[in-house]
Amino acid sequence: MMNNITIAAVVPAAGVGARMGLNHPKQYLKIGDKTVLEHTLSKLAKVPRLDKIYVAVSETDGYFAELDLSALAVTRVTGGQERADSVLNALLAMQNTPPDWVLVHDAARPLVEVSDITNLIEQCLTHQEGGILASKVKDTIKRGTSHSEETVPRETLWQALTPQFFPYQQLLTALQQARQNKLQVTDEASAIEQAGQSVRLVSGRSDNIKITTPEDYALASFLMSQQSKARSL
Ligand SMILES: Nc1ccn([C@@H]2O[C@H](COP(=O)(O)OP(=O)(O)OP(=O)(O)O)[C@@H](O)[C@H]2O)c(=O)n1
Ligand SMILES: C[C@](O)(CO)[C@H](O)COP(=O)(O)O
Repeated sequence: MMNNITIAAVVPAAGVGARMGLNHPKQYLKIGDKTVLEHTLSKLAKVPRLDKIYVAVSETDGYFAELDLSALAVTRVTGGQERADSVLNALLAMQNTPPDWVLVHDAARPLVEVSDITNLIEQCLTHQEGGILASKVKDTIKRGTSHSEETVPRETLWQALTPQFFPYQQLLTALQQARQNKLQVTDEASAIEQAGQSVRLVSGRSDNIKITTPEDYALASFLMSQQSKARSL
């Protein structure tokens, strides 16, 4: 039964990358011979169970059309003001041919391991419950300001990653409700929680980093070179 379910991927790639401080979006930074977005799409293309990939791109994006994505069956959709808007736009774009489940993965996370993605899919399908890749917090966590702080117990703290994987209709409804209630959600799981539903945490590699600031780009470039070396062994 589970083998004939359909899964679509959504790649939010419509951000401006303000925290990177460049004059062009970070998803088009090069790592080796490919852009960050191309690396991310090539990882998703290796996931056997993905039937279709939708990429949410800014209306004013002048870079996407220059990419050579002919080998990948990707569909461009228009992104929105916030990440959640970009994801919702992509879900609305597939309403006429809705998948059973949808997997949302940041364009800015090119280091994700395919094995982590397939594990997330299998865990969620086995338990028939949406979930996200997450990594257990490793540092001591503080809450506070520059002049007063307190330590937060970290035993149950996780850092949310992507992909985040949910039944299509469940996620569409949750994001529409979040928008109607003017709730700022920074990931899909937040919207699902706001709708009162549960989310599985599936442990994933902590080097599945989101390229956000210049130091992340330097680290991602090094980690990507290590991944390439490991593949060539
Ligand atoms: N309106 C938006 C904002 C973000 N994203 C995407 O969501 C992912 C994670 O968002 P983030 O790292 O915050 O990217 P930016 O919004 O571009 O970064 P910044 O907040 O520094 O501007 C990125 O792949 C980004 O392209 C999107 O599709 N649509
Ligand atoms: C979705 C996400 O990557 C999970 O950690 C994160 O919430 C994106 O946040 P951003 O502010 O849009 O980068």
